[in-house]
Amino acid sequence: MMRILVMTAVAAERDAIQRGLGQDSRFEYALAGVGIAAAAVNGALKLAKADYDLVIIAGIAGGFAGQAEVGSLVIASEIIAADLGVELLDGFSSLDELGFGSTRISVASEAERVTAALQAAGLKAQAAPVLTVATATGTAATAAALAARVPGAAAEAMEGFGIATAAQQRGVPVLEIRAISNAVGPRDRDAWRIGAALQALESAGSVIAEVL
Ligand SMILES: O=C(O)c1cccc(C(=O)CC[C@H]2O[C@@H](n3cnc4c(=O)[nH]cnc43)[C@H](O)[C@@H]2O)c1
Repeated sequence: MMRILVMTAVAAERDAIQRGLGQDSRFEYALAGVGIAAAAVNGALKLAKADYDLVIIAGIAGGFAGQAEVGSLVIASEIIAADLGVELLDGFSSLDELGFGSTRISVASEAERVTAALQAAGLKAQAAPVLTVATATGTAATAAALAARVPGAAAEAMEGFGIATAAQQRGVPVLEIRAISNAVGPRDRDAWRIGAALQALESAGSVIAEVL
């Protein structure tokens, strides 16, 4: 039997995906906390305690304009630490470009099958790069800079790369599934549709339980 670790930043996200996945003993749950540092540490601690076959990072996220609308789902085709590098007077240089490592982590082969199953179930879902940022975007300028830095990026959140780094170091494949609660850009907390995003996450869970 597969042993699958599902990590979310907060309890509301865990509860939503757990409702969808249902009573299925293949899935175990852990909270990552908010942000890349907490997520990396909590991911590493959890992964050191047991052997998992797969890690699913799940939660809500910001969606890039024209790429992912509120209430839709983004399945990471790649998990990218989009602000890990140095700011330059005329741009940004990533850790990769500096020769200090990689800011990109590949996802499990199941990503394509999961995306297809979500679409077949009638959910609005797509596979695209998901960015991990240390600071949630709050201006149109930053949103545009990130979109230009990673063409095709559909979502940004704050934990994926941390958990994925811990998983990668233990050789465990990862999936990241994000439900869009808000647009990436000028901060407007009143416009966040957390309920719709959590509902999408729950719906995704019931499909994922069938397809994995
Ligand atoms: O207030 C609530 O009820 C509630 C329920 C579930 C989750 C939250 C969060 O605030 C989770 C924070 C979490 O969300 C990700 N996120 C969402 N939108 C963005 C964004 O535009 N940019 C970056 N991250 C975003 C992120 O992963 C945070 O950890 C509240």
